[in-house]
Amino acid sequence: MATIGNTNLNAKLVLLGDMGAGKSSLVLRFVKGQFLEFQESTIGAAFFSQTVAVSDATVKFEIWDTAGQERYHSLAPMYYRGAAAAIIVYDITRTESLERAKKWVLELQKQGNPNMVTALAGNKCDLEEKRQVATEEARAYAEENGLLFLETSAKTAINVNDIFHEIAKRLPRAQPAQQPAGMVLADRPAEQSRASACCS
Ligand SMILES: Nc1nc2c(ncn2[C@@H]2O[C@H](COP(=O)(O)OP(=O)(O)OP(=O)(O)O)[C@@H](O)[C@H]2O)c(=O)[nH]1
Repeated sequence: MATIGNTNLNAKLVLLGDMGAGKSSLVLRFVKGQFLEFQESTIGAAFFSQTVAVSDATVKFEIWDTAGQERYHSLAPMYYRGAAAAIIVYDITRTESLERAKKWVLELQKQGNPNMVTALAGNKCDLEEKRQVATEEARAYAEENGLLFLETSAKTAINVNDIFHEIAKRLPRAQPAQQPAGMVLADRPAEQSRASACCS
């Protein structure tokens, strides 16, 4: 969930989508400004963090990049549970990947946090000559389902920072009175003592 301390928010964000759609590549572009032509398939999930500034807040995204292979499907709830935001990624050159994305949308609608800010990313938009999914078709689907929608390219960086920025702008701003910063500080000594106890 998004939490607030002054104007600093921490927001857990999960990436979901078919294998090969470009989830890891989008994160690598956003976090490190890099792109790999032969990005390895994710095993289990990978964690990253990146901070963005929007007009009224600084948002630290805690990003879970999940594995798209079907055999890892059962792990996904661990990553989307409690998430403030999700990016569901499909590959504009593969119609099946949009079908898979729609299944993720349904799963989040049934089992995810109801206040989650969800975005649909039509990735690989640099491959216009291989396009199978029309922009307007995906946009209409996104509008019907209340999703933020952008076509992205991890390769050329088109719309990659933008999708994270748009999400950051839409995250609910928690009331400081409901989430006093003192609560967070009070948790820390207990965590430290647990950590030292386990190592002694
Ligand atoms: N042309 C192009 N290729 C891309 C883009 N994004 C990713 N790729 C390529 O697509 C392949 C798959 O990308 P990944 O980022 O591993 O995809 P993934 O969704 O994380 O895949 P899993 O980990 O198997 O779920 C890689 O070879 C990438 O280089 C893009 O925007 N444009």
